[in-house]
Amino acid sequence: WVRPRSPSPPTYPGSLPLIGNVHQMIGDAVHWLTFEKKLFHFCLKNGGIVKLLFGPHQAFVMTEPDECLTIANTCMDKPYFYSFAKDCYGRGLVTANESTWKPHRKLLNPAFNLQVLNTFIAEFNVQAKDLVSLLEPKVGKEPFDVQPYLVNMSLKTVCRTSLGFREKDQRMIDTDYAHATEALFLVFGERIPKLWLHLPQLYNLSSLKKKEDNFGDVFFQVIKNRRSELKLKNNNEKSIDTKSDKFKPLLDQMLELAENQDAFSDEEIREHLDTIVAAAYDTTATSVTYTLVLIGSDAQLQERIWKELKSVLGDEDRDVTKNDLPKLVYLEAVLKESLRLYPPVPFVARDVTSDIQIRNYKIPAGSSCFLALYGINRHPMWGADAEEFRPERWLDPDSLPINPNAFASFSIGKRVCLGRSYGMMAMKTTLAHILRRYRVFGDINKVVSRSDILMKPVTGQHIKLELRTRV
Ligand code: HEM
Repeated sequence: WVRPRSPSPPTYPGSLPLIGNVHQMIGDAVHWLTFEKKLFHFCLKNGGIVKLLFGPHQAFVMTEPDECLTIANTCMDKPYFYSFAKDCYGRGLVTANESTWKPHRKLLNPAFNLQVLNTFIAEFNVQAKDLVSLLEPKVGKEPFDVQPYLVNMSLKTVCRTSLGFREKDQRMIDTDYAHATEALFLVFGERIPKLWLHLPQLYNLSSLKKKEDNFGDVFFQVIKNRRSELKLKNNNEKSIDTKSDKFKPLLDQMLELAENQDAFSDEEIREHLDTIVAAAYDTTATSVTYTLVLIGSDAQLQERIWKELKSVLGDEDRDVTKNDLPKLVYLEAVLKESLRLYPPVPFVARDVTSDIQIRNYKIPAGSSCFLALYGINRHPMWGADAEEFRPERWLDPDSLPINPNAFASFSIGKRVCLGRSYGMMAMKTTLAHILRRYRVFGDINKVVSRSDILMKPVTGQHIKLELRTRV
């Protein structure tokens, strides 16, 4: 029973004295996601704000889009546990405090405008075609786990567009970087519910810290090499063509800003690049994995995509162009619906630095807010079929919620994902190449998901491929 109009929102059931809800969160990554989903559904059913207790620390879980927007734009800083990732990502946009974030976001926004992104499409095509070739040996064979292929491809793509990496540099980044990032995310995810490990003194003695250090070594080696490479590049390329509309990786754009406007230090550039690479590759790989399994679960839907691909791209095996992408309307609807139900980032969190009034509730300074993107995406404003995968809803604006923040997979407010258009373009290009060449078979009902900060399928979520006969 939940008391209405309480001065404090209802507390998530099961809270114990001193430890609060912490005991409910401890477990592996599958358990952690199950807990999150239960929490978000409880929040949706109980008025849209629920209090969660991490020992004495109060966190307010929220699923009302407008209230989430208020918090997102009023409380710009992230809570202290984002600082667990600060050794690696420092003042990168995801972890930066408002004072750094604001000027840096302003400087980086133009690096993600449509004109720049259009110059990346050739690279999206190169990587997608490589992937299609790599998948060839799997055709007609037993089901296999497609996610490592997608992780590898997304990582290559974002390294190329961010760092300008060529083949020879790529080898190290493929394996070491991806493993180190994944391991670090697992460490952060495991540390969050273990309250005692929030104390640096105890954390430094823990086995988790040893794990972080092991993978951290790989990570820092990659960073070290890259920093010297970066310095070399800086020395060699004193005059950069600022007017060129040719492919120009993000690193070059940041070097320009550093040189012309004294905008970033080397260390800041390193932190931004690491943040962007980490923010980009696993999210897009995960979304394409879910989308392929969803498409593989519905033969009719897959045929509709195939027909659209044929009518937009024709029968020849050509690249996807910037003009094709907006025409792939149904593919985009499928991708968005997949992102709605399976958002790779299920929630974002904010630090509350002064008291805020939400309805009749006081959200006190010193607490945190968890904006439940997963919950917002399944809000009743999506209709009675909010829990169903129905891409058609995206084709009819009247069947979509009026509230523009009801689709929250890329977060909401001023700190919305910087790479959302990049991600959509890259994912659509990848899916177009795969689905043009192969028929995919999967079963979304068999997918078990986990949360290691990102929500993703546990390994071994398999798809099967069949070669399409060209018409
Ligand atoms: C399916 C793909 C993606 C999803 C679902 C996604 C989702 C998100 C979300 C939810 C946030 C907010 C994180 C937070 O506040 O804690 C975020 C932030 C961010 N994302 Fe993405 N992202 C995706 C792809 C990308 C790509 C491809 C890039 C870059 C190429 C990127 C770069 C960033 C950056 C830099 C931020 C920090 C923004 C800021 O605070 O100013 N993301 N993303």
